[in-house]
Amino acid sequence: MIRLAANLSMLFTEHDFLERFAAAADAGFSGVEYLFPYAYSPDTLRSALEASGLQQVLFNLPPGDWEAGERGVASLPGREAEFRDSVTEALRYAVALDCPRVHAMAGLIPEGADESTRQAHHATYVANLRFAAREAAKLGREVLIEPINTRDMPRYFLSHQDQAMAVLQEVGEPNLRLQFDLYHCQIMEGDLVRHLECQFEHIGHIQIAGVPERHEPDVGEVHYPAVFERLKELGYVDWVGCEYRPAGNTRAGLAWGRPFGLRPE
Ligand SMILES: O=C(O)C(=O)CO
Repeated sequence: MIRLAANLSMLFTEHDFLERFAAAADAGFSGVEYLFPYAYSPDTLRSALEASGLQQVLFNLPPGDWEAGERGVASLPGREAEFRDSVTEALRYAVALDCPRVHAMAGLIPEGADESTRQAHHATYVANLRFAAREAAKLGREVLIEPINTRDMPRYFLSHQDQAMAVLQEVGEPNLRLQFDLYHCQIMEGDLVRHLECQFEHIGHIQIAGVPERHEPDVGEVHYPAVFERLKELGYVDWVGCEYRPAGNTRAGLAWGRPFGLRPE
């Protein structure tokens, strides 16, 4: 069955981070994801997971200098050593938190990049992802890549589904899989159900949000009941990450998730 994970980087932000685990469990979520665990020790996070009875389902590799605007280093020529270190650190946390998969953010392409620059980013990306997947495979983990819309993240290197599928094929490692964020796909391409059908065997994780405001899934232009129905027909039995900014009261905004076990007040 489809299980919902609360994205603690966006949900329950009225609480300090470590209190969000209990809030998510109280609301009926059975897993959590968030951007980065690195501000806390693995032991601290494992205690929060155990106390709340939640599973850790995803987090990101260290992204470079996030505050300075960097959004990952996986495709950045010259940052290969940093990327390899980020893989080691992320896998250390993944093992400690029993987290099955980690997301390698691609990074930004320079303003006005020419074709040779794009090719250099692509070659770096493929080589880095192959390394990451092989290291992760030694520990029974998956590495994910996610096309991200360029309205929210201008110049993000991976922005379309066909680009992601070409990278997955070129890297050729079975544990390198797709993080399919329906919010991003709707903004960039639409045609959600057909993309789900065509790419289904490569999907390692799904994320949802309303479009265009990135609020609750039932706020906006995407009719998620139809998407979930198709996912069930396709046999999707993994996690769906709820990566959205609540429009109002977090708990009241959970009514959409009642069919999946969420407990709105
Ligand atoms: O920005 C997003 O949608 C992400 O999932 C980053 O990991």
